[in-house]
Amino acid sequence: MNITFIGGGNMSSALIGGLLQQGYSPGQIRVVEISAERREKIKHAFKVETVAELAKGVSGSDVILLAVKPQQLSGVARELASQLRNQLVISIAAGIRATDISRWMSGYARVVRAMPNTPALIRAAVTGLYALPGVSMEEKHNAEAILGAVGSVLWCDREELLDAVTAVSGSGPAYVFYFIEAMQKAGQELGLDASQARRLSLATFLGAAELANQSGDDVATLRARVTSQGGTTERAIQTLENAGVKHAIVHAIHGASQRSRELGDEFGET
Ligand SMILES: NC(=O)C1=CN([C@@H]2O[C@H](COP(=O)(O)OP(=O)(O)OC[C@H]3O[C@@H](n4cnc5c(N)ncnc54)[C@H](O)[C@@H]3O)[C@@H](O)[C@H]2O)C=CC1
Ligand SMILES: O=C(O)[C@@H]1CCC=N1
Repeated sequence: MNITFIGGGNMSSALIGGLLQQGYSPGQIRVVEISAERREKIKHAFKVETVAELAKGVSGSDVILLAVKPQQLSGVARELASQLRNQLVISIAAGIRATDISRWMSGYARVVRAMPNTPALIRAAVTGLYALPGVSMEEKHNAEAILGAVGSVLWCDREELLDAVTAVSGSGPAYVFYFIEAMQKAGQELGLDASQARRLSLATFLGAAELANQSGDDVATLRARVTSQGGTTERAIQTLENAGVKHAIVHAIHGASQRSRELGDEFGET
């Protein structure tokens, strides 16, 4: 399968890095990128072909992966319309609805909307997928194979759910990094050096996430087991509760989902 990425930014780099680690060859991947500086960076990092012109980039490719900003997508999709020869089109743009992308490409039906996340770089992404009704089973398998090469995938049967996926897991790594930043800061304030604070914070995140993943118990139960009555965890959790941190996190994720819908409204037509 030959894949052309349109847009060679952060997310394309994460996906290309993951695909190459998975065994794809650089010869199967091409990148259309308008910035000469980005083209050089991509070529240098991954040894894949990079081009400036869309038509040249998509010729001979089986899958076109749209990875430009939501604001840039309609222009790209309209330009792409005349270049389509049965390729599968996958968009990873936040918010932009597959129905709008199809409309911009003169009703082209082979469109999958995907929402991966940056752990794709180490093949630990999770990606939500939604396919327009015109996408065949085989094309769905191809979309799964590409996004599945960089982690796990989850199909959604309604497009609105992609806004929830975007808010929870698309943006999610940033929430986790934010929490880790806070843990590291506290650790250093308490006298650990930067490397000790980093190691303890990261190992705790990895260990707790893996425990939750492997355990048959829900996370509230696992949390209760850490929280001894009258102990240290109880004091910390009480402080978080008093400060409304859980409420703020829930509110923040609702906000991200709302923003995803707004992007669809602002830059789409439905
Ligand atoms: N960064 C993230 O964690 C995630 C991002 N996304 C989505 O992925 C898309 C890309 O995001 P990033 O990679 O973070 O953005 P980015 O800004 O790093 O990359 C976009 C790239 O597209 C290029 N570009 C713009 N117009 C172009 C055109 N007409 N033809 C070819 N290239 C063009 C830009 O020069 C830039 O290098 C966005 O739509 C975003 O919503 C999806 C999941 C996660
Ligand atoms: O912040 C954004 O809009 C993109 C989509 C999900 C992660 N980054």
